Amino acid sequence: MQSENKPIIEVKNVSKFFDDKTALDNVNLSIRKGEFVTILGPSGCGKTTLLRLIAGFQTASEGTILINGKEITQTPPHKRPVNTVFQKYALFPHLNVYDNIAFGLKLKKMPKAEMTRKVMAALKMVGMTDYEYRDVNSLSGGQQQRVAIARAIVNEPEVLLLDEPLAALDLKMRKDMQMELKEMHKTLGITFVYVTHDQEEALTLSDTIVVMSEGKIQQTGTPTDIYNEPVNSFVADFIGESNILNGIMKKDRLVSFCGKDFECVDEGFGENVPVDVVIRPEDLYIFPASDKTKAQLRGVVQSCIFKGVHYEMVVLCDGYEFTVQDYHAFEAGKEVGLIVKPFDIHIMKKERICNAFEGRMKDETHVEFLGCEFECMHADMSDRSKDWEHVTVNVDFDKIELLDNAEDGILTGEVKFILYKGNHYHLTVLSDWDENVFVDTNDVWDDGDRVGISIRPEDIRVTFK
Ligand SMILES: Nc1ncnc2c1ncn2[C@@H]1O[C@H](COP(=O)(O)OP(=O)(O)OP(=O)(O)O)[C@@H](O)[C@H]1O
Repeated sequence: MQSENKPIIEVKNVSKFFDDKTALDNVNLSIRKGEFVTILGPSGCGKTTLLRLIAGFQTASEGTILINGKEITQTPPHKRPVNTVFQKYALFPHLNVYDNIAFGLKLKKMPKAEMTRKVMAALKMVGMTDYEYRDVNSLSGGQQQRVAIARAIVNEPEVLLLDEPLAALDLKMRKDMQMELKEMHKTLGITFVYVTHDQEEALTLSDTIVVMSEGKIQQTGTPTDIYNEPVNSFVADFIGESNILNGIMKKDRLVSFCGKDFECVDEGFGENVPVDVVIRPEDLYIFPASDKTKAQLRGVVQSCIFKGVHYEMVVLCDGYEFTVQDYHAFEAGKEVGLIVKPFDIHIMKKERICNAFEGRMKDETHVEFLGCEFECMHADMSDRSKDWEHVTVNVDFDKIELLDNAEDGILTGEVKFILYKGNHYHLTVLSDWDENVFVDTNDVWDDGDRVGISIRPEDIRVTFK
């Protein structure tokens, strides 16, 4: 389906707050007519909220939403040219398939013959011809979801909003339905806005993927763009498996990681600048160490599992683990060489190189930040020209201590996101003060773990604005 260039939905500077929780933070998005757009992100990132604002089930706290160039921020759902399919089928259990689909048309008092024609056409579209008199309770999950889709498209909306419509189905059914949805999108020619946390589903279905995290859009682009050119390590990690390592951009087209220099194609980062290096597992060429080919990295295979089409191996090279995919198996214990081509090394600007918090000095040895008072190294506060009420507190990622027993910390938080960087984990911990604390550690934590957070006085660096 070729999308026309005209935007059908425009989301402008939209934020949504629930009390002091920010579900959407200044979101801007333009969706073209006929496009299949997928909003992708981890649980709690705000995707459903964004869809509900477009549907009209909730209103934006700030910003505007336009459909067909008309502001509809305050328009009720039934007056918008959109229909929604939810994860839970939400069919009326006491009505049969026909009556479920015809429900909206009956409300509009549509003549019977026209209504029957439309319901039958919708049933045909979802591959359920001959099911019109079936009791919906006798249908499988997949069939119920087809009926729910038929009920949405029978109203001929300009936009179909789909909120994880396949999440409750088993894998086989999900794959079949994905193909059917893509066909339906082609045939109907209308705009689909699809919400999912499943990256494979997003890559398979979409013309455009919108990657979200923590209420913000991280990247918008075609599946190939997002896969090949992720803008940051979050997107790289979320879209498919990646090797993500700390590196130093030595100069244009030369990056160092894993203790070695590699040619790459990126320019303009400056000299000796810390960067994130991303290499897809399928872009690492693996061969026996005995080969004559000159290896860039040498290592030992730690594990090898069959993934259906290819093998996935973890190779340990100089203390760094690399995930490698290949059609040939290299068994655990085997010595191997690795090569990566310059254009397969993706360089990403680091969003930050240490934690930075706003704080204020309480006295010469105490500073307040993250909602708590921390002991710090002695500061001479006799200089009255300095603003002791507004200081910046820097703490290196590896100087934040996480504790199993949340009560043992100065403050507490929850592990939100874990990035493996080859030889350590980079964690995002959301403190109970609702600020992110970034932590480098070798300890293994899980998403959702409650942790105590502690920082030693000598690791707290206070600077003045
Ligand atoms: N009605 C509400 N009241 C309070 N907080 C809410 C409400 N709805 C959503 N939130 C919060 O807003 C944030 C975003 O929620 P949202 O449901 O949009 O996320 P999501 O990405 O769709 O996640 P999931 O995939 O788990 O549904 C979450 O932190 C959630 O707890």
